Formats: sequence, structure tokens, C-alpha cells
Amino acid sequence: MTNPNVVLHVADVHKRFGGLHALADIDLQVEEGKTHAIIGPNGAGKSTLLNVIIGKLAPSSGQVVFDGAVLTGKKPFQINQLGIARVFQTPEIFADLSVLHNVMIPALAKRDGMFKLNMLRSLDSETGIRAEAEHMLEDVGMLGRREMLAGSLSRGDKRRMELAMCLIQHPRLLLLDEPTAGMSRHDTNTTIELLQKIKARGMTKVIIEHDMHVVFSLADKISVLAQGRIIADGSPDDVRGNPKVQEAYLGGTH
Ligand SMILES: Nc1ncnc2c1ncn2[C@@H]1O[C@H](COP(=O)(O)OP(=O)(O)OP(=O)(O)O)[C@@H](O)[C@H]1O
Repeated sequence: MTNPNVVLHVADVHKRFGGLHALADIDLQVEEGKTHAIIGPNGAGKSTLLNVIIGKLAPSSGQVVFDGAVLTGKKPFQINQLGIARVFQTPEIFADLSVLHNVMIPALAKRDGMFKLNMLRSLDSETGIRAEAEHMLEDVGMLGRREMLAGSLSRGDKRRMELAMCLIQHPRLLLLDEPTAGMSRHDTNTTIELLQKIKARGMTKVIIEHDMHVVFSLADKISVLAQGRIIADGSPDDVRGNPKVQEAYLGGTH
């Protein structure tokens, strides 16, 4: 039976790369307002799954449905327009522009339907969007760095800026790809607090993460991938005690 709270449904998805079955029989249901973590050892298929959701990769079979709309076959920018934002992919930032301008650009692109280069010339006249970008930067603790060049930011600050770039789009679903990778413990804890704050506002999130401290601090539900299949699915407590999960990680690097 269909659960009315499910906002994202990855339905019977398979992805093959030549002879490699990178995703098999994937059925994933993400509920509105929840934080759903996808974990698994290296090579399990996590990035492939995320790329199928955002339209970067086409599944070999199956489909992805978001809020009643079939995403499969749509282009990444169309999926983004439907309310899905992805954070912390390879940064798509303008290194030579200020932090503030970087945060304004996705809001302008959303308002006008796409990014156009001539937007860069009119940034200073967009006072409404500027105020909103400042608000987002304040939210992620970056207002004091708004005039810095994005390219000169530390790794942790760059990620906070990327989060502001996503939040300004007011997405219904936020996808986070290893949001704390390479961060110090201090920056990781700051990011956890920030994501908890966003969670309290009811934003739905899918998070891929290797750091179990981050996963167990944030997730309402966890799906465990191993060799392209979901081997366990449930609450953090269910997953923690599942012998299949412990076995999948044995011999892994995590
Ligand atoms: N474009 C591609 N062409 C061929 N094989 C690929 C491609 N992308 C991924 N793979 C393979 O698919 C499998 C799943 O890879 P994927 O990157 O999704 O795993 P992952 O769980 O994200 O791993 P990690 O935690 O190391 O990032 C791996 O065996 C990988 O080598």
C-alpha cells in the first residue's frame, strides 16, 4: 500500500555498467520531513543511487518518483526546478566571485528558470535577493565572510556556503553527499548542529555519509547498501543491531 507521507520513491531501480550490476532491486521510500541516510561500504552503489535520483545517470530499469512526478528521463536542471537540491557535490561555485554573489546566483537562476551569464552583471541591483542571501549566510554562520572570494574559503566554510546556496532555493528535498568528508571534528560537529537546525524546520533530507557519528546524530531512517542491494532498512537502532550490516562492514574500510 502506498504511504501518503512518502515524497521520494525509488521504485525497483537497477543500474548496470556493462557487466557490473551497480544497483539491483532498489526500493527506497523517503518520508516527508525525515532525514533518510544511505550508508554502505566503498563501492556499494551510494553515489550511483544519488546520481540516478538527480538525473545525472539514467537507471537501466525502474523509476524515481518525486511528489507524484516521474523524475526518470528528466534532466538535472528540471529535477532541480521540481524542488530537489543537492549539496556538497564537486563544488559548482564561482571562485572569483564573493560568497554573497555565489549565494545569490542559484536564487536568480531559480527565479528566471535557468542560469544566464549576464546575471553576473546585474547582481548588485538585485536588492531583494541580496537580502535573502544575507539571511541564508547568517543562518549558516557565514555572514561575516560575505565579501570574501569564494575560492579563498576553507573547506568547511565552502561547504557552509554551498548549503546556503541550496537553502536559498527553498528545496523540498535536500540531498547531501558526504557533507562532512574531510572536515575536522570541530567542523563536523558544527555541520551536524546546522543540519539539525534545518531538520527542525521540517525539510526532507537524504544523506550519504561514511561518518557514523554524523549518521546516528541525524538520521530518522537508514538504508544500508552493499554490492548494489539494500540489505537493511529501518530505524538507527534496528540497523545498528542488524547482523547483516555488521557483516557487510567487516573487512571494509569503515
Ligand atoms: N560510470 C561508471 N562506470 C563504470 N562503473 C562505475 C561507474 N560509476 C560507478 N561504477 C562502479 O559501480 C560500483 C558502485 O560505485 P559507487 O561510486 O556508486 O559506490 P559508493 O558506494 O558511492 O562508493 P564510495 O563510498 O567509495 O564512494 C563500483 O563498483 C564502481 O566502480
